[in-house]
Amino acid sequence: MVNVLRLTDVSYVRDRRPILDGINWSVDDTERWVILGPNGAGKSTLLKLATSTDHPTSGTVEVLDEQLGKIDVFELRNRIGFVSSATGRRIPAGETVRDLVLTAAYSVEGRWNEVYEDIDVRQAERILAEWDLDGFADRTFSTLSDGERKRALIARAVMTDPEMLLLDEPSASLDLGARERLLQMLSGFAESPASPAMVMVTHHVEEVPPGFTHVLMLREGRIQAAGPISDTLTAENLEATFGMPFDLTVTAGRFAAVARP
Ligand SMILES: Nc1ncnc2c1ncn2[C@@H]1O[C@H](COP(=O)(O)OP(=O)(O)OP(=O)(O)O)[C@@H](O)[C@H]1O
Repeated sequence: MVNVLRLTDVSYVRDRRPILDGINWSVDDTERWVILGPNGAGKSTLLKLATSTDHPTSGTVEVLDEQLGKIDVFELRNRIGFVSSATGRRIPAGETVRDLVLTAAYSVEGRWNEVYEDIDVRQAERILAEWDLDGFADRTFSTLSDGERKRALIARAVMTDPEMLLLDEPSASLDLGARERLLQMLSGFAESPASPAMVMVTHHVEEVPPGFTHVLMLREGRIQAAGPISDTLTAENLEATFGMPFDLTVTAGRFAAVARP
């Protein structure tokens, strides 16, 4: 087991308001974490620290064994796969899905005059097939549905064999079928021992893919509970996190929560 992320006594303060407070959390390479919490809990801020796009106000953040503030974050970011709603907005309109995935090998968005090695082209084709995108390879990114776009962005993120894959609400805005399809693919990816450590932010227990191993529950910038999903994702912890009582059920590894009358 190799530690990929460690936050020690982390706080993040803006406008004198603690957005994250007293965070102690670590992730190793065999773990797949879900970060669950209500709007404004600090989930995306936590991912910003994990992707090294921001620094804590106090405490230490170690990413892939490097301490933020002491290393070249640009080099570090090449070792991290990250997908958020903002990622898709940076893709040039005419970019084909094949090039979207392939250009990750050069860390660029938008194909120019780069010459790609056969090994990169084969890797891109393999990943397109893995994420069920081979039929879309020649389509431009802008013509894809939201569900297809999410899969394409994840395919791009895994193209460089990242050591950690971070996903900020990957199933937000997807219809039921597209969501279920994406969750099945994330589940398969999470279950593979060859996959990197994963951290996925969501608002909904229904979106926890089987194969994810741990959950961190966040409320108002503080950790309410963190640990293996089997012991930690409970009705009591959901109530503490979302501030209302729920009936929680688990069917074939999938969770569902309904407010208690
Ligand atoms: N740079 C900043 N300056 C001021 N406030 C900020 C800043 N960044 C985040 N916040 C505030 O911190 C809180 C947490 O934001 P964050 O986006 O991390 O929450 P979240 O849990 O991801 O929310 P959501 O589920 O709605 O996306 C919010 O109230 C947000 O307005």
